[in-house]
Amino acid sequence: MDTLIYDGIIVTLDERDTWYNPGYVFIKGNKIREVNSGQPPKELFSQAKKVIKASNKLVMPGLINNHTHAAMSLFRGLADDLPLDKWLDTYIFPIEKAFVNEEFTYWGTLLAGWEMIRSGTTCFADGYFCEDGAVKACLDLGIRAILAQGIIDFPAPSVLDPKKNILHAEQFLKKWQSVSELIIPAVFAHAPYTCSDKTLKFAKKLADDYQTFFFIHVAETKWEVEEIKKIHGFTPLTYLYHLGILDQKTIIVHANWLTREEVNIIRDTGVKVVHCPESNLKLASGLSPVPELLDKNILVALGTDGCASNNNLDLFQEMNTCAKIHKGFSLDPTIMPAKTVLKMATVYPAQMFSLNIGVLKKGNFADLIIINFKQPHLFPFYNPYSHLVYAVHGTDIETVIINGKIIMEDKKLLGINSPKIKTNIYNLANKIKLHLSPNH
Ligand SMILES: CSC[C@H]1O[C@@H](n2cnc3c(O)ncnc32)[C@H](O)[C@@H]1O
Ligand SMILES: [Zn+2]
Repeated sequence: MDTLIYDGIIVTLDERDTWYNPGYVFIKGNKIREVNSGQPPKELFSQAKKVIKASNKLVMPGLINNHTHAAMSLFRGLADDLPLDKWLDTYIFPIEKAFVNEEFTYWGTLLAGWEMIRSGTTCFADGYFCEDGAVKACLDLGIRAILAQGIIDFPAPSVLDPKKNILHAEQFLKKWQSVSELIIPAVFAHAPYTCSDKTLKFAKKLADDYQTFFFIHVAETKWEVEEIKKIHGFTPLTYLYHLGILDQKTIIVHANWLTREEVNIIRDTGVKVVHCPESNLKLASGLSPVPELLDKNILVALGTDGCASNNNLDLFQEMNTCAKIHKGFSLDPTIMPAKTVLKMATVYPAQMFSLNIGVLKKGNFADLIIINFKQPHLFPFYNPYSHLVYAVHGTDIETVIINGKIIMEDKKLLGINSPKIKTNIYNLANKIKLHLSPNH
């Protein structure tokens, strides 16, 4: 469907950071055909099947959530106020063992996708078990996603024999590699402390064989650094470097505890980094040296992490936290300006995944969002970047378009059966509640 959006504040995030007020966007099929200032020429009104008047609204590229475990939305609020090791070992791994299967991942990802779309996310990168369920949920929602099958060296949901984890991931890649232009299947090795060197090398080779992305949680906590040093004689990132698995298609998540040499390794190997400030704050894991990474031209993108450690998937909130935490930590208010943080959720991830999204320009896929700016907390309006990072809430998003298709209009998700999703989520949550001890 061809769509014309006009009379809005248009934030393009192009190379020159152009924004128009007023301006218009014309979408033809699944791509952006024209972005310009002023009012559109008359013929665009007659060409468009759908016309959206965006007065007092801001139009921008959809946000990209670069790290989550979508299905963990079903574990939201189940284990709070704990350090990572206790959180994983005492609560998360056991509950995953008891409950995660393809059906769980399907409903959990539907719930997460619903939350993400409502708060302006049009693409996300996921790592979890039984990812077939995640693919099916994303196809049902119409959301763009990089979906990575999890690999870990102990019995995991649907892969009870860890010797079969690589084979299982390969079946996943084979099944989904060219099924939809919205889905990129990928590989997620859990961490250096849960995967052997052999598993890590095989997992990376598998990703390479299928020319896809290899994700891994790295250097998240001080404990991990000490543990890997004790076992392998290197700090985590250096250890991965010696395994030969760091390159441009490797995406490291967290990267909180890095030495100066490791920052140089990241730069020299072309590795990309995902920063998850809210999860890192909540688990008290540490803080990635993002300003230093960006100074070295390393691509850094923003992620929420899963709902059991965040506990939401609102990237507007994540941007706000990201901009402030680095200022507070460095005692420098000029660090991490709003525009840079916004690019960590749009332009940089698009580059990271070589996707033609993240910028409103001719030829890019039409993934965009419309935000209602006629609200007390957004008056007055001087600077779009300031509002988008420091004032907008995820709940302000009105309309979401992905791949040229209207997915949400006036805050209503089209094409999903929300009562059916709610019933299934309640049923699963009730089973989880029964499983937890009474004094949990
Ligand atoms: C193969 S990835 C899925 C696996 O990762 C677990 N997980 C979720 N968040 C974190 C985190 O911040 N650090 C380490 N592991 C994490 C999740 O529960 C799954 O078991
Ligand atoms: Zn994670």
